[in-house]
Amino acid sequence: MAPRKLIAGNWKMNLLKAEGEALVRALGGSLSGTPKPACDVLVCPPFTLLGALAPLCRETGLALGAQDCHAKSSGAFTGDVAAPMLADAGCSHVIVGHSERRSLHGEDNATVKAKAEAALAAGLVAIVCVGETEAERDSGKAEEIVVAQLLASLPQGASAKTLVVAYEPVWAIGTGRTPTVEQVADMHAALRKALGGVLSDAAGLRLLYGGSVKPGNAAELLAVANVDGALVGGASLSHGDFWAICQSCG
Ligand SMILES: O=C[C@H](O)COP(=O)(O)O
Repeated sequence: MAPRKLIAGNWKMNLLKAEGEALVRALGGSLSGTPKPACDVLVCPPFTLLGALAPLCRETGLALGAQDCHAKSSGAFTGDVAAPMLADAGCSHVIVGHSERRSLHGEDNATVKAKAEAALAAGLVAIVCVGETEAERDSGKAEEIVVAQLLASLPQGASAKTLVVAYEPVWAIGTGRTPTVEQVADMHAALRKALGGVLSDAAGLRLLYGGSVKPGNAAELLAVANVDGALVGGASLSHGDFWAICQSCG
C-alpha cells in the first residue's frame, strides 16, 4: 500500500515571527475543519521561528521541521545548529541536502549523509533532497545521476519511518517550470527501485516531488505513481496556495 502523503512547506529564508504565527494559525484552523486533507502537513520555518511556532504546531496538528542541521551534535561551529537542538526545539523533521545548500554552501553527498545520520541519531526524520541540474537533464543521464546522488547521500540505518526522500530538479526550483508527469514518474520509479536495493521497507518510504509545485499543478503531480507528497517552496508562504496543495491529495 502506498504511504500516506506528506505535504511539506519549506519557507526558506522568509517570514518574520508575526507572519509565521499567522500562517501556522491559519493552517491549523484549516486542518481542524472538514473535510480533512488526505495527507500529513509539515512546515519548515527558519531556525529563529522554531521555538515560537512549536507550541502552535503541536496544538494544531502540524508537524514542524527545520531546513538544515550540522553533522555534529555539539561543538565549536559558530552559526550552525545541531540536530539535538532541533529536536529540543520541538522539531520532528529536518531537510538535508537541499540544492540551495549543495550549490550555495558547497555541501557534497558525504556531508549530506553525515547530516542525515545526525538527524536520525537525534530522533528526527531526515528529508534528503536530490535532483539534477538542467545540463544533467539535457545529457540524458538524469536518472543515473540522481540515483547515484541518492545512494551516496543515504544515512546508515535508515528506514521508511526515519527517512523521506525529496526529488527536486534544480532547474524546476523557483522557476515555474516543472518536468513532465512522465519524467517525474520515471525518476520516482528509478529512485524507488534503487531504495529497494538498500532498504527492506522501501515500498513504504515517502518519495516527495519538489520544484514549482502550485495549486494549479499539484493534483496532476501528486497523482503520479510513486509520488507520496510534495516539498513546496514559494507556494508554502501563502495559506491559500499551500492549503489548496494539501487538498489536492484528495
Ligand atoms: O524546497 C522547496 C523547493 O526548493 C521548491 O521550491 P519552489 O516550490 O519555490 O520551486
